Amino acid sequence: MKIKNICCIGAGYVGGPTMSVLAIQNPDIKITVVDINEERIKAWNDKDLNGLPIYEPGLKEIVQKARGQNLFFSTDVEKAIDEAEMIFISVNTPTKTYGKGKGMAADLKYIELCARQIAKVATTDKIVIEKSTLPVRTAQAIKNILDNTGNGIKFQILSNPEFLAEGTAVQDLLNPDRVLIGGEESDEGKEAIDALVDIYASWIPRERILTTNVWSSELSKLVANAFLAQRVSSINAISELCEVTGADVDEVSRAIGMDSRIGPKFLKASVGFGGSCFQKDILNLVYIAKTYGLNEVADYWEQVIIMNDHQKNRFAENIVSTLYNTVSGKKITFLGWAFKKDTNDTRESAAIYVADALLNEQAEICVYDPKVSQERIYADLDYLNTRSPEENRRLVKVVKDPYEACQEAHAIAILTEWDEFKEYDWKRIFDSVIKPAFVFDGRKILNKTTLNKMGFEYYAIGS
Ligand SMILES: NC(=O)c1ccc[n+]([C@@H]2O[C@H](COP(=O)([O-])OP(=O)(O)OC[C@H]3O[C@@H](n4cnc5c(N)ncnc54)[C@H](O)[C@@H]3O)[C@@H](O)[C@H]2O)c1
Ligand SMILES: O=c1ccn([C@@H]2O[C@H](COP(=O)(O)OP(=O)(O)O[C@H]3O[C@H](CO)[C@@H](O)[C@H](O)[C@H]3O)[C@@H](O)[C@H]2O)c(=O)[nH]1
Repeated sequence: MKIKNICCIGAGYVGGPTMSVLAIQNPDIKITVVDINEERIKAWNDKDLNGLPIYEPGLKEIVQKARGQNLFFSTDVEKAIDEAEMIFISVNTPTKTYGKGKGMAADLKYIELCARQIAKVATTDKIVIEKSTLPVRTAQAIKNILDNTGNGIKFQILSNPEFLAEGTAVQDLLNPDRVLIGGEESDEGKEAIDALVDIYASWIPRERILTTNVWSSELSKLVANAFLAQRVSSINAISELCEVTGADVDEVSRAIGMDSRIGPKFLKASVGFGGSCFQKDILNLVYIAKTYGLNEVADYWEQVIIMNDHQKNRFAENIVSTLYNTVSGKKITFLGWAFKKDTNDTRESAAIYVADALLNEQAEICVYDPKVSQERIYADLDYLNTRSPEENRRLVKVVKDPYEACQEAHAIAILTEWDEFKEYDWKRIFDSVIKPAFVFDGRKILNKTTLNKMGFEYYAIGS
């Protein structure tokens, strides 16, 4: 089966970049990315491309090449569904904030809405693809909705989870470790799998395209994120031990990472992992295990989150205790707000929680981040509901110049590992801050010896 027309529902961090790369690699396929968020679609259609809704290195160039050729962004969801032979569902699946499973389970209301809309609109057979991260066995629910329309249309459901990481999305999409496709074991299922394999095979070697049953594919996505986050929590647990014993966590990471069975990646100690996926997906895994009565399995994975919360808290506590047990009325400068470098995404960023803890101690925070807007920072703090929006705006200032941000600061905290932070004129910063000059490096990116020589009191996670 040769696919000519694809629709992707959800023009977010996954839908946008994924479909852009799919489009440049498959110029013969028309791809329409749709969203109910008009502002987002308008931004994807921004003429000079500087207003694209997400920042990813290399994305602008790809959108420029494909948009208007075979890649389109639109709010006309129904038309795009009707025209497509293949529909990717790439909508958000956040943690539930209400009812059964509140704070743990994935909220599938957007997924169900998509399924119902496809069922309502479709007039021809479709392959429906789960691109969003979903609890294992969600395909069954989607199938039930689609198969009960009574209009005789046939649907095949595939699971094709996305493994891109933000900040490297384009590279990850162009050169993925693997692509995972789960489908039904029937003839129709195999035909649908083959159709999707063909699309990826236009740029990815076949041996990296893995096909499994639907449940393995759905579960593997949650498990991959759980394993990755577990490594970060493991090294973060060790970072605390390093701080009290005189060991250095980077040296420990290097020493263990050279064991080929352990491997060197994802062993960088930090102020805690953030991002929209790790916490949400582990909580989801924990919830699923609990649902099946597997309490030991649930407890085991929950510890990854507990450790991560501890890491954020202790970073904030260390700032307070080092600044003579009070930060009340003191200016603390945050370098970085994004959850990692090279992205403007701040979802679940450690910076939000560290800021909240310091604001509870009446600190005054000044933030500089090269890609995150002032509105985003205030929205993140307001969302916590810890204090009034007016109070957040009174206590937190956002500036566009790092040197201005650091001026007259009682302490500087590094929350994101942006490369530019390493290049700053730290002597100039030293001269402009209140003494003693404290730096709390939550990413361990600066050189302790150099900073000490300048006169800074430098504290880094894990040393
Ligand atoms: N962000 C990542 O790096 C990443 C990586 C891999 C997988 N995932 C998973 O992919 C999914 C999407 O994540 P995201 O970060 O792109 O989310 P996002 O919030 O950036 O984008 C989702 C988009 O879907 C739209 N939407 C919701 N319901 C809709 C509907 N009924 N019709 C049309 N549009 C609708 C929203 O308006 C939003 O723009 C999630 O399940 C996530 O776990 C995310
Ligand atoms: O050694 C490390 C590696 C990462 N992190 C932190 O962990 C978080 C997540 O980083 P990363 O995984 O690189 O970014 P994400 O965009 O969240 O990507 C993860 O989540 C995506 C969404 O499911 C998956 O697709 C990706 O494969 C998976 O890496 C960030 O706060 C990082 O700073 C560390 O602290 N130390």
